[in-house]
Amino acid sequence: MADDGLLVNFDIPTDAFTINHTTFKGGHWKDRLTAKKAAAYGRQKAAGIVNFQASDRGESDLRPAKRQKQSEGNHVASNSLKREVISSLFTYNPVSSTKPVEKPSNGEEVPIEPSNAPEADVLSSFTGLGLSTTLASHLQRKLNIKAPTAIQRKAIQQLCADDTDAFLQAETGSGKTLAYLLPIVNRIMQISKQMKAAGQNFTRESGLFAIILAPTRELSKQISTVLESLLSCCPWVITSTVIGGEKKKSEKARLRKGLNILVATPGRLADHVNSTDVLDLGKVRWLVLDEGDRLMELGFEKDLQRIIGALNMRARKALEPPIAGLPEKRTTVLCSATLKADVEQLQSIALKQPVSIAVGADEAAGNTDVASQVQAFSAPAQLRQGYAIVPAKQRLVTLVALLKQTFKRKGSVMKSIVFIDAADSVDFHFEVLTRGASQPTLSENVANPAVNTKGSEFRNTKPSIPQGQTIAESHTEGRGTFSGKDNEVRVFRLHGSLHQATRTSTLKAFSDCAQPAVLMATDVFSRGLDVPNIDLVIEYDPPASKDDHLHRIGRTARAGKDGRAMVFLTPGCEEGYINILKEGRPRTLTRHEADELLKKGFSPATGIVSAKSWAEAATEWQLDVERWALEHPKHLEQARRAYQSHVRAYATHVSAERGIFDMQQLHLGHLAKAFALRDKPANIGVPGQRPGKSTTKARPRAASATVKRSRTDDDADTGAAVDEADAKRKMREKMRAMGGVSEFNLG
Ligand SMILES: Nc1ncnc2c1ncn2[C@@H]1O[C@H](COP(=O)(O)OP(=O)(O)OP(=O)(O)O)[C@@H](O)[C@H]1O
Repeated sequence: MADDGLLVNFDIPTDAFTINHTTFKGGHWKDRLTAKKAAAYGRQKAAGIVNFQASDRGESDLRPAKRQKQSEGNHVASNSLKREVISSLFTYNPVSSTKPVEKPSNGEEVPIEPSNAPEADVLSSFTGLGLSTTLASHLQRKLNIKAPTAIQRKAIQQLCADDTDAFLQAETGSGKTLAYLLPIVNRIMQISKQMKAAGQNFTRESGLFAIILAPTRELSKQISTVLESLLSCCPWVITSTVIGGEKKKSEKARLRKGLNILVATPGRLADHVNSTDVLDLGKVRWLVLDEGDRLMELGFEKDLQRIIGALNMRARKALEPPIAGLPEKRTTVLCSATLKADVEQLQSIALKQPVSIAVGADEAAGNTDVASQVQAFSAPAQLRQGYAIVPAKQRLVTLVALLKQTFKRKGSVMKSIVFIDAADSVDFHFEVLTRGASQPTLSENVANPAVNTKGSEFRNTKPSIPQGQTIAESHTEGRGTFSGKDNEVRVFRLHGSLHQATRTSTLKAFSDCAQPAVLMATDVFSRGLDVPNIDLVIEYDPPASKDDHLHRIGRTARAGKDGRAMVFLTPGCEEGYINILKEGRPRTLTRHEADELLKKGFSPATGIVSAKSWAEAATEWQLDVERWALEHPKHLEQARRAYQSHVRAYATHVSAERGIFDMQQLHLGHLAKAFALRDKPANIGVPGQRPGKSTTKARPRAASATVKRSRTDDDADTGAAVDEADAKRKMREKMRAMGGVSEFNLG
């Protein structure tokens, strides 16, 4: 620790560094001598000194020694001649403005009835709802799906019998995909039967009958996989995808061969509508807009208009010869867990007098009005929510403490997702959490899936990089440095700036990983993705909107399973977010303090044998990361980029929440420490941008935002509506404001 000039674990009077000679009393003589020497050294070097107590002292004892003024010439980075700031994790942190109102947990968890589980009622068998016995028994035998969920019961009944447009809204993880796919497959199977009865042959060339649109390629692929598993009971019905990421020529070839159900991203389909003559939309009778509100947020409105316009135009032409059993009109279904903001706009583009098929609190109360029903949404009841009040400086170290604690015991938690607001920041945190550990490459894992499940067997052979990938890109998996003693944890990273092949294989590797794993990801993976065994969602950066919050935490507690979620908030105005969390009416909302998490994560029992206290261990870990960043220019640059991207992203919270996530209240100096930076905020430049992108992605604003960035399927990362210039301006203002008195302008 000498190189940091820090003195830890000594009880030093608060004025120890403001007088010339300090008398140290009590304790062992050796400790007194070391403290004396260190104090003298500290005076000479004018170092930042931490005043930690033994771990058994109370929180109030942890108050800081007076911060030492830093004199010129000290903490000078040898290469840049810029002044370094080494601040303590435990000093000058703002104090929480809210009092815990929730009862402290006594450790016992009361069971909560899941709200998105399949119904136990025997009456709600699939055949009773209108599905054919072939499809129902296929569900039971091959897919192990025995009873429908509430939304499936309602949707199957409605969509099997009627051709009215519909809003489909239910909690995350409630089985909405099957809720719209099952009636469509059932009806297409009926058409094939009726065609046969009428002497017609049902083939892949009979026509394209259904289109499902989803905002991202990952989600489209997932839907396509579920659809394929359903269609294995009627292999004559053919499905395919057009989602980009491959040559348009091969997509065209597939369209030319003929297919009956198409899963697509809007941008790519709109492209084919314009340029692919063989794409015949005249027989399309079902159109599903999955994550409909997200499609609008991402700026796909024009693409949707083009697709729907083409569908309307071609539907007017009479079919020659007519197809037996084909409905007269098209049914459009709009589906999401949150259909609030864009519902009217979407309705005007896509739907005619829709019915609402919803499952939620208001629906249960008998509210049948479409407009008000679509505003009612909440998280699954069994999802245990929480928030952690963490000062900006302690964010990184608290995240690690939480992960250490979470994965301390084998089998307690299988998988976790950590949501981070910008691609650069995901990259940086991935490096921090896997630093020093051997880094198997994705290509190795993909090439040898058997190895993937046994972390200890990863070999360091020369990777074969998939075409179009850089070596840096292929490195998306590593061993978590926070792994438990007997519980190795794999860490993955994902964001929209990665090459598509990397995104696909990393998601698959995370999904298939049989050992505990953490995925660090941007919001591109918050919608719709269904990865088994996610037990914990950590919103390390708060979401850009409350809708995003519901989708993020909805990656856990799916189909009746348990799950936990925690959002990090800094003390001060961000605590206003607690009220927003309460709006979702969570059954449990537990408050956590940073000290409590640090204590659990960094107590000596977690394997840091040399540590005398959790505070010392936490400080050692933090300083180690800071040194690591300083010693490696690549990582330092990464940290700086991550920091700036985070600040930019912070400016893009929806306008209704900007009072809570207030740029003016953001302490840039403290924040820098959470990115392992010792620079003064004003000195943190961005040395070059992400190759191939003008800037790191920031998050989307609400649909009501006036500035929208048009997006393509290739670029569907964290959303549209990024007012980059506005964010930069705010940051500059903030930097200027920070030029006054601050912890980092001393000396
Ligand atoms: N009837 C059922 N019985 C058991 N499991 C089911 C049933 N229906 C769906 N599931 C499972 O529930 C999980 C969640 O389904 P799905 O992804 O369709 O949820 P969703 O409502 O679309 O969620 P989101 O809003 O997050 O997109 C999937 O793993 C699916 O296989």
